[in-house]
Amino acid sequence: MTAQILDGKATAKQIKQELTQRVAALQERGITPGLGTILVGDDPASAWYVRGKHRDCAEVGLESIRVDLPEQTTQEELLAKVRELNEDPACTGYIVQLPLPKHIDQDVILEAMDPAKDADGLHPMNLGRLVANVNKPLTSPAPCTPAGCVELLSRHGLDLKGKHVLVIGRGVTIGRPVGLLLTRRDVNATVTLAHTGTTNLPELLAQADVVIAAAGQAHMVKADAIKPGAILLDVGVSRVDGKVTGDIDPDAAQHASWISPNPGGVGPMTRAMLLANVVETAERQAS
Ligand SMILES: Nc1nc2c(c(=O)[nH]1)N[C@@H](CN(C=O)c1ccc(C(=O)N[C@@H](CCC(=O)O)C(=O)O)cc1)CN2
Repeated sequence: MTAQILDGKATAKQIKQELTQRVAALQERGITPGLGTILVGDDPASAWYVRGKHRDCAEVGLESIRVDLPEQTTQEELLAKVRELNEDPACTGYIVQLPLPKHIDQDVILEAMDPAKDADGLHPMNLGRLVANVNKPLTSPAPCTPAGCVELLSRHGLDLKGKHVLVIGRGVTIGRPVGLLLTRRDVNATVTLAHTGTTNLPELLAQADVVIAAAGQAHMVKADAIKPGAILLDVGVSRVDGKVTGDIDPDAAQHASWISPNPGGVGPMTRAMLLANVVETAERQAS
């Protein structure tokens, strides 16, 4: 068996084409949505992601506002920028690029954002809405990587109803919220959330219909560990000899039915879902 590819690059391209039309429709009504980014420090990967977000905005017709701050920025200085974007009418939504330098408390920053402008869906109010709302369509932004996983699967015609999904990793940007999205009634999957304290990972991997690996441990999911025919989403990122390396050993493709490559899978979907969150916010405000 060789797995079919969950092509994040092609799917993101299609989503961006759809968003371009929705942005044009907003512009016809005199509304030009704008995404803001705040980057603190000079981590090369973060800088690359932020540049990509601004390129994506230009591609679909969104305005963008870029705030780059030095590594030694204090928490108070960062909070002042957050408040500025909260008040800026040109900014429909914005993100604070993560991770932040160690001397800044990420939770304090995320909580200071206006939840109505939280383009990443990481404000506690928006995460809370995700917890509370199981049945109705979501009217608040969902975190981009988890939303990208769900969209990538559904746009490849994969129905997770009744499937056992094993999520590996309990981070607040991916592991925890992806479980909330997958257990909403419109997806109806059964989710197990594994983490570093899990003692029976081999047993769980052998049972799972779908594996979402978001641990950030290079090639930790081996070919012989998975259930034959499983669907594999490779989300974790490590850099091995300077190369982006996922959590899933590429040999696992021989035993899986579908696999998302890394790079080229969930990463491009994360970018597309950020744009979608901004467009949806603008559409909600306009209605
Ligand atoms: N505020 C946020 N910070 C971070 C998030 C996030 O969603 N919001 N996620 C990641 C970084 N990230 C976006 O910010 C991101 C990561 C990866 C990709 C991507 O397209 N990756 C490429 C490969 C890139 C490479 O070669 O280095 C791929 O998978 O094909 C996009 C966005 C952490 N921080």
